[in-house]
Amino acid sequence: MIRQEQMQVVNQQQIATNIFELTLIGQQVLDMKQPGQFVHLRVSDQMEPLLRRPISISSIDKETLEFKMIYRADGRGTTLLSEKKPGDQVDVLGPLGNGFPIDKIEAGQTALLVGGGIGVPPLYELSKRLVEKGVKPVHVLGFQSKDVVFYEREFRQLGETYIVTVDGSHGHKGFVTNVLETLKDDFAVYYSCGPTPMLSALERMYPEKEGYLSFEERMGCGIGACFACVCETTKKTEADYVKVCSDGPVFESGVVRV
Ligand SMILES: Cc1cc2nc3c(=O)[nH]c(=O)nc-3n(C[C@H](O)[C@H](O)[C@H](O)COP(=O)(O)OP(=O)(O)OC[C@H]3O[C@@H](n4cnc5c(N)ncnc54)[C@H](O)[C@@H]3O)c2cc1C
Ligand code: FES
Repeated sequence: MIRQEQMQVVNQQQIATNIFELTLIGQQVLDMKQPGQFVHLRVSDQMEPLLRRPISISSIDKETLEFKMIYRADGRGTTLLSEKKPGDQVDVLGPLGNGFPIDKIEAGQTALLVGGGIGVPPLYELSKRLVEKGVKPVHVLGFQSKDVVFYEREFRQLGETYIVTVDGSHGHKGFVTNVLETLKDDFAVYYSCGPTPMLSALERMYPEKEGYLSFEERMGCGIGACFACVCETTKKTEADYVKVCSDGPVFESGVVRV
């Protein structure tokens, strides 16, 4: 069920340069099902900014009714969000979208998880769920530079983890694809979230593999009503277009034209 709820800030902390981890509490957590789903946030009671901001759910705790998001404070909306303090309220519409399917992989198999920048957060809840299921995750996480790397320790606790930075200031130097070329491709399924050129490179690299990709598009309503987030499809599906907010944001590889 999708709810609009005033959720309370439990914690807000900066975890890297301009990167924040925000913990909220509320009933909506009970409806969060798949890793890779997102919430649509109103960051201010004022008229401006009017549009909600879509942010992925990065971890869920149904016992405490808390969930976390990790976001980059970049523009006006996310900067206002970063100013919220414990006890403040945030207007949250969610949970939205279809996330990563974990029923496509079995215990004992290996999953490859590839994240880029602010595409890394939803992979954390995904990896936790895969580990619970007995799947072995291999994480390849790309960032611009050392100062914006986050959750390295958390991912290492769950499985094999490779950190890549474009400028080489931490981990391997280059792009995630440079590390992927050196790894065995004995994984059963790959899952990814990050910039579209990275998703497109993965599709070219693993044409025979089953893969699930999470896309980012500018959004209006977030619930499939306004057509702001429409993407063209390929011949792999009968639909001429898909809506990232309600059909996605996660699609099987080869469905969205990249
Ligand atoms: C499904 C989904 C999940 C996302 N998850 C995360 C996440 O976990 N962490 C994170 O840091 N970011 C995430 N993003 C990107 C995030 O929504 C944008 O960074 C954010 O909306 C920018 O808002 P702003 O106020 O900083 O920028 P502004 O420049 O003030 O934004 C202006 C408008 O453009 C939209 N916009 C700007 N950049 C983007 C973008 N990259 N994607 C979509 N809309 C954009 C804004 O929503 C707003 O409507 C996600 C986007 C989508 C679609
Ligand atoms: S944001 Fe309105 S249809 Fe997707």
